[in-house]
Amino acid sequence: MTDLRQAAIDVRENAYAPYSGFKVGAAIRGESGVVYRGCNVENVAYPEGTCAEAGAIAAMIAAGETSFTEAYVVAGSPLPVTPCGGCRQKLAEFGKGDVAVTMATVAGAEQVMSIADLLPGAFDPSFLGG
Ligand SMILES: O=c1ccn([C@H]2C[C@H](O)[C@@H](CO)O2)c(=O)[nH]1
Ligand SMILES: [Zn+2]
Repeated sequence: MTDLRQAAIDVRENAYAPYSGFKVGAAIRGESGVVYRGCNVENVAYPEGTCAEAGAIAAMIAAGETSFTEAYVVAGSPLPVTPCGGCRQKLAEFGKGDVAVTMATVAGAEQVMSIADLLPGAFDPSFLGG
């Protein structure tokens, strides 16, 4: 098992998902090589819940890094979990170049897509120029 998959599997155990029962773990490798982890954190006020990918990105930013080279997301679903729309935009903000996102099941199935494929036509800083 790769270190990234192991990190995602491990942090998924800490997911707080009493409402959906759907635990997700995410791990990203910062450009420095350090691996950052995140899990979903739900709330009784449902829209306040946060995704595993967002948690991993927040951990990276808190540690002082701003880009990652690889991402891995794992869930207990029968098919590999695909990031929600909001997370695709978050991943696009910090993914370095054409970063691969591996989506996986606990059982071991994997699907790999680039961030560009996950979010074609992403809103990016070039639009801010007016
Ligand atoms: O890529 C995904 C998809 C879903 N979830 C979470 C959000 C919610 O807590 C639960 C069910 O949607 O799974 C993630 O963390 N990442
Ligand atoms: Zn999400």
